Amino acid sequence: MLDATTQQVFSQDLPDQQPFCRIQKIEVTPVAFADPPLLNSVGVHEPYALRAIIVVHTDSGHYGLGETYGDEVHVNRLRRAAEELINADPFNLNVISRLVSASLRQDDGQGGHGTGGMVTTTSLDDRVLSAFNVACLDIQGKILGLPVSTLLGGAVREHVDFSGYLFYKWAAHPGQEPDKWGPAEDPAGIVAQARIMVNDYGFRALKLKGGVFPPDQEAAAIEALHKEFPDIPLRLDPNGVWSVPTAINVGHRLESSLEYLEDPCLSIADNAAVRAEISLPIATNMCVVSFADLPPAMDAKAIDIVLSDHHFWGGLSRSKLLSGFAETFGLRLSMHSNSHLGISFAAMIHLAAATENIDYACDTHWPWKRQEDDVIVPGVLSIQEGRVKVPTAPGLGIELDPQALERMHQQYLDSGLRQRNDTGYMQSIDPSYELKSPRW
Ligand SMILES: O=C([O-])C(=O)C[C@H](O)[C@@H](O)C(=O)[O-]
Ligand SMILES: [Mg+2]
Repeated sequence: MLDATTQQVFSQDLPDQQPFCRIQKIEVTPVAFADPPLLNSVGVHEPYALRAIIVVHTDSGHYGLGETYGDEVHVNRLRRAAEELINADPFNLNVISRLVSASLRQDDGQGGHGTGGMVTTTSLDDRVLSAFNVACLDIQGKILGLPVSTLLGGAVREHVDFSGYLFYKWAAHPGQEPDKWGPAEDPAGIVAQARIMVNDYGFRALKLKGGVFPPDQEAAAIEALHKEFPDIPLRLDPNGVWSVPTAINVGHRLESSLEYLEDPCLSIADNAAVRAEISLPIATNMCVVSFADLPPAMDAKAIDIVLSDHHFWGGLSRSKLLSGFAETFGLRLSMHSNSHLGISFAAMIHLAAATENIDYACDTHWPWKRQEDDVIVPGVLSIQEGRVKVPTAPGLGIELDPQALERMHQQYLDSGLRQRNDTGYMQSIDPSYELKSPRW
């Protein structure tokens, strides 16, 4: 509780301010939603993706929404943090941040990343803080009658551009009916998938999730996409499973067909070695995933672009700090996405709307989820012509559908899944599958 904990957490007294409202109750609910068999460098997506939904209630009768990873270890951390936040002022984001950190003091920091083993060195405090930061901003916006983008400094764009996120995939999960996307296990399959993305959503940038097949085949897929969509900027992301020589070879081969190459190698040093040899910009959401990674990456001249992600950069307020760093040190910003629902999508849209230098089309998994799988009232967020109109209603501009939340929590209970494990799922289908880094 704030008053008791404050004594331990703060070295000096808080200013004597009467808050407009206080946090009265926080619900943390894990949910699951159907996910296709999307292939990546660590295995394959399981039939359900997990998320945690945060609903923060105030004594003024308002509520705010946050969404984050649904791994059980993470959910337990969220619940511990939630206990600390009772009575806190949702307008004092600095205190919210300190209280979340205080709740994690005894934590060993292991597990609960929710990213299938792909991004594991993010800041624990920032990862747990994020959803609470978003929920508090949602509350502030609702009370003030202002959209979150205004609270973040003001929207500089009316629409946010997104990229069509292409995945190698199977036709179906074992034992299930094929989904509408069909299989994509070669360049022709990827081009067919891209046609659906471009026709249905109008995307004007495309990203291919690589690291699945030998690099020559993935380079051929990019060349096939470039031929089919000569005016659409393309990105390739093998999630760090290439060696330096492989990355340099592919980088040379794709110099004229890619907009940027994402995480060709895993470490800052290896990406720096690649960047020294190729002219393509290198983007990352793997070797720079917290503020502590920025100085060494800049020293090594390893990267040109950071894929921001408010889920692991401490929420929307700290993502604005990242934007200031990028502006100061000449980095560009794009945006990373995991499988997500509408609350995360709204938060991503407000952040990108209010951040001048997030000027690449952002990643989103949005098209991969079924429309009926969400916890918000539908209709506000939709991708048309590759972009989403920024909500202008107060807060995040979305509303919780409590029945949908209940249904999706039941889906979580029934799924039996308690942590994301792409590798384990792949090995249950192909026992010879091994994790390798680098793989090629
Ligand atoms: O590096 C990236 O862009 C990602 O990690 C995005 C997603 O996590 C994606 O690869 C996934 O979920 O398989
Ligand atoms: Mg990436």
